[in-house]
Amino acid sequence: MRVVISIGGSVLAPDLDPERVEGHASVVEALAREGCEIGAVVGGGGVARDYIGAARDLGANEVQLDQIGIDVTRINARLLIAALGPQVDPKVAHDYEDAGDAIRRGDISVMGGVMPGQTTDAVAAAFAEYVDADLLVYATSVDGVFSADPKSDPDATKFEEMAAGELVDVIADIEMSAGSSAPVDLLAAKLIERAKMRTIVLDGTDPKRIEPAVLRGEHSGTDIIPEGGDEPTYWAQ
Ligand SMILES: Nc1ncnc2c1ncn2[C@@H]1O[C@H](COP(=O)(O)OP(=O)(O)OP(=O)(O)O)[C@@H](O)[C@H]1O
Ligand SMILES: O=c1ccn([C@@H]2O[C@H](COP(=O)(O)O)[C@@H](O)[C@H]2O)c(=O)[nH]1
Repeated sequence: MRVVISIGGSVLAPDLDPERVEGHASVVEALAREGCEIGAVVGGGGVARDYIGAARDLGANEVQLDQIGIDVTRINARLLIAALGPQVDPKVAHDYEDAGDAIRRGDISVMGGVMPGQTTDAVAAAFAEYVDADLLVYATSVDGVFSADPKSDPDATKFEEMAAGELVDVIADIEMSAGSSAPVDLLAAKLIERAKMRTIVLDGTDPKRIEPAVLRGEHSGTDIIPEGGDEPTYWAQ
């Protein structure tokens, strides 16, 4: 089974805690031991937002702000690489071909951002499509996709499952400026829809939640059901 895991920066590195990063690396390694081929994409989190906020006050434009965000995602990717064992490609992959080559060699490949105008959510979706992944997992700071932002709307309800087209509709109005927050960004949602990619959005603050989701489909987040895609198959069955 080939799986791409998107690890939000707010989940991997809300602060610089080596034990937390080690926890995420352990889950990735455990999945690799189960025989999964893994691509990981790491976000920028609060540190990226702090830099973006400061540079915005200094007058940087949105593309310059995105470039700052990309730099932070790549630093976070280096943190994850530092915690992974010898099976990881030590380079942060800057494009899908390099990342795909590493996976085909049997390495775990880690990416951060690649280009302005999107977030690492879109990187993960494109990476998953490029390597024909069986599953794409978003380990984010919220336990799934809600009808509205649960941080600002107490009446927001969680989708246990939804079609990729519904995901596009729910997040269409979320702003796309550098450093914005969304469980999955709009471009990622469109790529998931196009690729008919089986996708899970879950709370990754405890990385142990990722392993049962990948191996057995057990999680409390949101399943994005591909329209016209294959039935899900689980590695452990
Ligand atoms: N409809 C929605 N459903 C769920 N979460 C939403 C929704 N709309 C906005 N959000 C916000 O999206 C946030 C999740 O994305 P966020 O970008 O903060 O974290 P991440 O995925 O860990 O990535 P990173 O921190 O690297 O940007 C949540 O904190 C939540 O407040
Ligand atoms: O391909 C990419 C990835 C990221 N960015 C910019 O970085 C920040 C932080 O990334 P997150 O995935 O949200 O953690 C993002 O808001 C963008 O501003 C990018 O431009 N391109």
